[in-house]
Amino acid sequence: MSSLEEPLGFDKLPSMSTIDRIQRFSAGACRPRGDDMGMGNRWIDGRSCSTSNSCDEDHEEYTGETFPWRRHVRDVSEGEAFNQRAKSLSKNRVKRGHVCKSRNWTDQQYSSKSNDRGIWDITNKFLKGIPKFVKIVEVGPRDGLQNEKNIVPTSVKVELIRRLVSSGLPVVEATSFVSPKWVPQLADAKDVMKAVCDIEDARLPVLTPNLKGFEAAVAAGAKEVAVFASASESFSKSNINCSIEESLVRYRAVCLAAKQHSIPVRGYVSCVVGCPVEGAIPPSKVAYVAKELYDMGCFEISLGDTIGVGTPGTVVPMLEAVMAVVPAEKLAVHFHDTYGQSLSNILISLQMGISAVDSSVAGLGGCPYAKGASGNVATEDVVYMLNGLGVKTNIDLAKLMLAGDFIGEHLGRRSGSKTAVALCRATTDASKI
Ligand SMILES: CC(C)(COP(=O)([O-])OP(=O)([O-])OC[C@H]1O[C@@H](n2cnc3c(N)ncnc32)[C@H](O)[C@@H]1OP(=O)([O-])[O-])[C@@H](O)C(=O)NCCC(=O)NCCSC(=O)C[C@@](C)(O)CC(=O)[O-]
Repeated sequence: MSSLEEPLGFDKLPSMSTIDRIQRFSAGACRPRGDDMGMGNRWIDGRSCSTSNSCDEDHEEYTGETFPWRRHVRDVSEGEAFNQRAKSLSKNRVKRGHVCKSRNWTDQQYSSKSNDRGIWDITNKFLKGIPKFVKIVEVGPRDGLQNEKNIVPTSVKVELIRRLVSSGLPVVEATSFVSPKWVPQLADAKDVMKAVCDIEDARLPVLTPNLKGFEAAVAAGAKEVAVFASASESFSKSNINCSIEESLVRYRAVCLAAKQHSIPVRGYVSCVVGCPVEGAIPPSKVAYVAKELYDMGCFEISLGDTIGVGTPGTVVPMLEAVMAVVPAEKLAVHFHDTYGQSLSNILISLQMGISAVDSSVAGLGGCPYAKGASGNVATEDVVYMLNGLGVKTNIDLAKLMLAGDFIGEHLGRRSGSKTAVALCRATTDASKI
């Protein structure tokens, strides 16, 4: 790929298979169990799923997450997350005699929960592989704010994290313990972490590129970290100033130290579809790096389309290659929305058995070392889609939107979430009626 304008297609990647092969990756074939949804606890209980996608079918609903170093069960009530704004809008309309029957939000919620048997059968045919619960990993305070021109004050970052946690997000990536010369936007990592490390209701991982970062993160109170490798040699050099192999050596050292502290480590692979310098990245390279991270002890591997060039046509073969070496329930997807492909990429990933999705409130984000890449898919848009699919997230969309409003006001920018903009407009329109 010579430029971002040229989408990557099937013909550009080696040894691809067809989309109809996704059938064999149905979520039902290897769905994480309720007590192991968030992380594998691989060091603690030695549980490991085979790579053959042969786990037992499990229809239990997700109710909580266990942690390796302390048991922590989130008890979130059913509380339909569609949103309170929609409810109040609906109430307003009823009061004023303007009920629109075909768009009764509170009753139908644009979801797949229709009573019509025929429609349900058809829906089931296309959506049956999709997991019942999806864990959303919010990366806005880190991936989002690392790319802002103006440095956001520490107090605003802390308030944003608190608001995101209160919306029900189970994981909020808080900051990065990287070199302040490389990423000045997150130079206050220590202060941010110290201010939020008392938060109990969510996990707050931080990025650590080496042992120095890991030690600083632990000293500041971090209880979970993430390392970030790349499937592109060029991107590895521009992002972390070392080759892929050198980065893996560093990350092994981080994993070893983390194991001694019983600190879970998440692993990222960047440029899983394309690289701004090298163009198309072969799925085998992504699979290699993902497996290395998994083997060194990362409980989950997040696959990042750093520059947002992926489409289902390239995401499917990439996932297929990775899933041949790392179990689906240990994988997450991380899409940037440069070409507006994120939701379709997420949907196809869910159909292939992935149940963890990274996203960023208000679509904040980008990577300072990937010019031209836009923000992550907006968390609000992911939650809206999942609500529509009847997939649980335990996230309150209204509260999430308020967190998005909060950071948007601070940045002086309209939200990058289509859902937030549309629901906000609908509420404004209703108030004029
Ligand atoms: C990896 C390094 C540190 C190597 O940076 P380097 O310059 O090669 O490091 P070095 O070992 O030569 O040390 C140079 C200086 O940095 C210091 N240093 C060394 N390590 C640290 C540290 N941890 N924290 C604070 N300071 C550190 C070190 O102490 C020394 O200080 P000096 O003696 O000159 O005063 C640098 O390249 C770096 O910080 N890179 C970070 C890049 C980054 O954060 N990129 C964005 C995140 S990745 C991403 O967004 C992709 C992802 C994850 O979202 C997935 C996706 O979207 O696909």
